[in-house]
Amino acid sequence: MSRSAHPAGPRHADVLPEGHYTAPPADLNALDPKVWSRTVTRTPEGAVSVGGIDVTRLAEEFGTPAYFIDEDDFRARAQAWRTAFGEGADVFYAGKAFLSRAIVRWLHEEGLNLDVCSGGELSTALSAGMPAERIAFHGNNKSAAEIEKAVSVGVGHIVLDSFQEIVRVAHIAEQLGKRQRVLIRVTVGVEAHTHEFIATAHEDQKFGIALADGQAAEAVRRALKLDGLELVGIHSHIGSQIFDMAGFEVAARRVVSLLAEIRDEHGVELPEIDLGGGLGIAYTSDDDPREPHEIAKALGEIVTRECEAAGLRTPRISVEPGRAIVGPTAFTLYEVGTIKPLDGLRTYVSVDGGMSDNIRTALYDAEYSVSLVSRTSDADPMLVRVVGKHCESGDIVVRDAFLPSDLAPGDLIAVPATGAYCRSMASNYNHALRPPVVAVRDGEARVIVRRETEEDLLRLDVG
Ligand SMILES: Cc1ncc(COP(=O)(O)O)c(C=O)c1O
Ligand SMILES: N[C@@H](CCCC[NH3+])C(=O)O
Repeated sequence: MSRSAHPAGPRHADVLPEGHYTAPPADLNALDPKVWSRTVTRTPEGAVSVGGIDVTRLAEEFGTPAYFIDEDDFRARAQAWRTAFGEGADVFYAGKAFLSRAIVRWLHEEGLNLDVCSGGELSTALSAGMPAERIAFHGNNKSAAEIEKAVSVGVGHIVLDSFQEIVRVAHIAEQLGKRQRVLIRVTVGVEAHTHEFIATAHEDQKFGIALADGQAAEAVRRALKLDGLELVGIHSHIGSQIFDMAGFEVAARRVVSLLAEIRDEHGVELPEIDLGGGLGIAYTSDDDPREPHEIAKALGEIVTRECEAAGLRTPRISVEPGRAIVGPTAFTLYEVGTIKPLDGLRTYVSVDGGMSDNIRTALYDAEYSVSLVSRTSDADPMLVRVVGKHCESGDIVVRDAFLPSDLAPGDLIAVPATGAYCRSMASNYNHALRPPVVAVRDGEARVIVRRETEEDLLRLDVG
């Protein structure tokens, strides 16, 4: 997994340990716009600011650790996806990446739809005013109660994930006197180039119904016979944090050929295809993500071409980006607590959070970058591992990075690109209190998810 290892600054001059690092950046004070949200900048005094507010002020007011989300950046990214796909397509933000009522309102205002995958996400969406018909409900094992709620509130789509679910949703819809619009999720047999745990289109996994050996065609046959279902399309999601468009192109091609098979067998042209989410973002300066307009163009062209070749009307395309919208818009702010230099090896920098607010490094060996944000420094770079305060040696936030060698307890450091799958996967391990999410815009900061308190934890523990 290691990228290139280069000699670092004078403190680690000769041999560097195994790791993921590249050379230290030429200027440790610089903020790479690839990994920081749009309104992040350094103030003349040297601290970093977001939405016009200095992080030292944010830390005083909201404490650390905390996630700060750049509202303008979120809205701009959502809008870029919307505009790139245009009126003939739908963009469903994947709520699993991070969902709160403010996020739902922003999405609604920017004209996006929403993908939810649990009753909890559905309640959040509805309670913040997302119209039910703009919601798609996912999941490989939706409970009867979840299906009942989704059907009765009138969600736009339920994405069927298994043979059992075809029958379950049809039965519940019939009992409620409804006909539910559904898609069938298929696995197209693509190996997405991402971490094994976040690849979802190869066949040996829990999601979806395989295209191979005719299973998806059989699922379509069954769904078309049931009165409670209105089958409107096919869904495919190949994985997450993907940079290479080739996997999406193969998926699109295979989904369109299923549409052609369906037309030939049943005389029905399904009007929709959903190609899922999964577009990668820059976690470090080495990552080069695609822009929404490139993705829209590539997917639109391939679907149109394949449909023309098969003599099909081009279906309405949906996509479900989560990480690509919210990921780059937030950073986590930490205070440095202890510093442990290991001569010739690396320096461990312990912060006041850890794997409870960012499990991705431990879970996927994810890479992040980190910067000193409460001041600038001209000190030499030192190789660091940023770790949390949990009772676990795998409690690593940033595996390998460079920070200035005059770093001291009390300094604030920030990890960018933590908007996706950090707060949403946060835990209470060691009875940690999950950090707040603070939205910052035009010189104003406002808590959109408050910090947990010890009282919250005690309230759950009913003795
Ligand atoms: C069905 C589905 N849609 C959309 C997404 C969102 O993925 P990402 O956040 O990588 O765009 C996921 C998660 O991988 C998913 O499972
Ligand atoms: N949670 C994962 C991605 C899985 C997305 C949901 N299918 C991550 O942090 O990268």
